Amino acid sequence: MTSSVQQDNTPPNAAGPSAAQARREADDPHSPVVRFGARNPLKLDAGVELAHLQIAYQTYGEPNAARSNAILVCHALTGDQHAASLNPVTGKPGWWETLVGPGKPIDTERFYVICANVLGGCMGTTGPSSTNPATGQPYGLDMPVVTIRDMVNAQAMLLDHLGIDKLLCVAGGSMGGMQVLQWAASYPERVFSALPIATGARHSAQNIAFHEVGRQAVMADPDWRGGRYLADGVTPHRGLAVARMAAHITYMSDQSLHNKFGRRLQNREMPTFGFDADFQVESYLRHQGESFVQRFDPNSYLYVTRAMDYFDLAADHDGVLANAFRGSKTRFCVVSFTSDWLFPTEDSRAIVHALNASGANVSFTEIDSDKGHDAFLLHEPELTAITRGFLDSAARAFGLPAARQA
Ligand SMILES: CC(=O)SCCNC(=O)CCNC(=O)[C@H](O)C(C)(C)COP(=O)(O)OP(=O)(O)OC[C@H]1O[C@@H](n2cnc3c(N)ncnc32)[C@H](O)[C@@H]1OP(=O)(O)O
Ligand SMILES: N[C@@H](CCO)C(=O)O
Repeated sequence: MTSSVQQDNTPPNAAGPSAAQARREADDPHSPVVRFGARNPLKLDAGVELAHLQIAYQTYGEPNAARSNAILVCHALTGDQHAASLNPVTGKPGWWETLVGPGKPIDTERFYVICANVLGGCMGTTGPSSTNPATGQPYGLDMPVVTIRDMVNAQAMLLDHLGIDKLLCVAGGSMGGMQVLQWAASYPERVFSALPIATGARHSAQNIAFHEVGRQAVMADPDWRGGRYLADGVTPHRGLAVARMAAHITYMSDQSLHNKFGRRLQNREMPTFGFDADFQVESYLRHQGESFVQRFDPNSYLYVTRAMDYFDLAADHDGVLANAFRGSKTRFCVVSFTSDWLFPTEDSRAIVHALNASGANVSFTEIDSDKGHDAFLLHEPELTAITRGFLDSAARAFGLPAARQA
C-alpha cells in the first residue's frame, strides 16, 4: 500500500481466542491503537456530559497544504476504523477496500481519508466496555445511551484535533449514511459534499423491531448478567450470536440467499431429522454468528443499535426533513440498491425529496443489485463508478487538482 497509514502495531490474527484478545487490546487506553483523547467533555443528547472521551481512528493518504482534501468515511453498525487497512482483530482486509485505497474511487493518493470507530463502539473509542474513570470498572450500562448526533459531534472534535475545518466529502453506508446526513444537518459549513448510501433519515418501525429482537437475545443470555459480564469474566456469546444471525438475514436479500445456498444440504445427502445445521444456509448463519462474537462486544451491540433506533432527522427539525438541510450548500449524492429491504429505495427517495424541497444540490441513483442491503460493502461496479465520478467532480469544484489520468 503506497498511502501512509497510521497503523497500530497489534499483530494481525485469525478469528479465535487471539481475536478476542486483540479486541480487548484495542479497548486498552495504553495499547498502540491510534487514539485521540478529548480535552473537553462531550455533551450528549441524553443530557449528560461524557468526560475523558477517547476516539480510535485511522488515516490513509496525506493532507495537502491547505488541508482541503479530507474525506471522512463513516462506518456501519459493527464496522470500525479499519476501512482500508488490515483489521487487527479479524486479520481480514479493511471493510471498504472495494472503494478506498490508492487509485480507487476514494483515492488515498489524492485524498486524506479519515475513519474513526464510533462512540459506543468496541474498537478503542469510548464505549460500554471502556473503563469508567469514576469507578475503574467497565462502564457497562452506566455508559449513557448515545445517538448518531453524539457520534458526529465526537467526530467533529477529532477533526478539530486533526486541523480539518471543512471536509471535501463525508461518505458512508447504512448507519454510516445516517452519520453522513447528520453531518450535513449539524455542520453544513464543514461539509462540501455528502455521499449517503443505503440509508434513511429515520429508522423504520420494522428496523427498530429487528434491533429489539437482537437486544433481547443478548439480554436473555444468562451470561449477560445485567451488562456486568466483563467484571464476572464471562461474555454472553450465545445471545450475541443469535442477534447477529437474525440481523444478518436483513443485510441480504431473498435472492442472494437463494443464489448462495438454495435448499442445499450441508455436507450430507439426507436431512438428519434433528436440529443440526442440515441446510447450508443454517450452517452459514451459525458461522456468521460465531465469527461475529469474536470481534464485537455485546453491550456495544445494545448501544449502537439504540443509536440507530433513535435516529429521526425530521423529528429534530419540527417534523420537516427539508428543514434539516435548509440553506445547505453541500452537494449530495444519494444511493440505494433495488434489493435492499432494510433501507428500501423509498427511504432514499424521502431524503432526495427533502433535499429538493430545501433547494439543495442533489443527485440520486438506485443501483440494480440482487445483493441486498450490504451491497455497499461488496464489489458493485456501478457504486464504484458513481463514487469516482461524484468525488472527482466535487474535488474539482472544491479547487483541488484534477485526477491524474491512468
Ligand atoms: C460498513 C462497515 O462498517 S463494515 C461492517 C462490518 N463488516 C461486516 O458486516 C462484514 C460482514 N458481513 C458479511 O460478511 C456479509 O455477509 C456480506 C454480505 C457483506 C459479505 O458477503 P460475501 O463477501 O458474499 O460473503 P458471504 O456472505 O458469502 O460470507 C462468507 C463467509 O461465510 C462462510 N460460509 C459460506 N458458506 C458457508 C456454509 N455453508 N457454512 C458455513 N460457513 C459458510 C465463508 O466461509 C465465509 O467465512 P469467513 O467470512 O469467515 O471467511
Ligand atoms: N453488515 C453491516 C450491517 C449494516 O450494513 C455491519 O455489521 O455493520
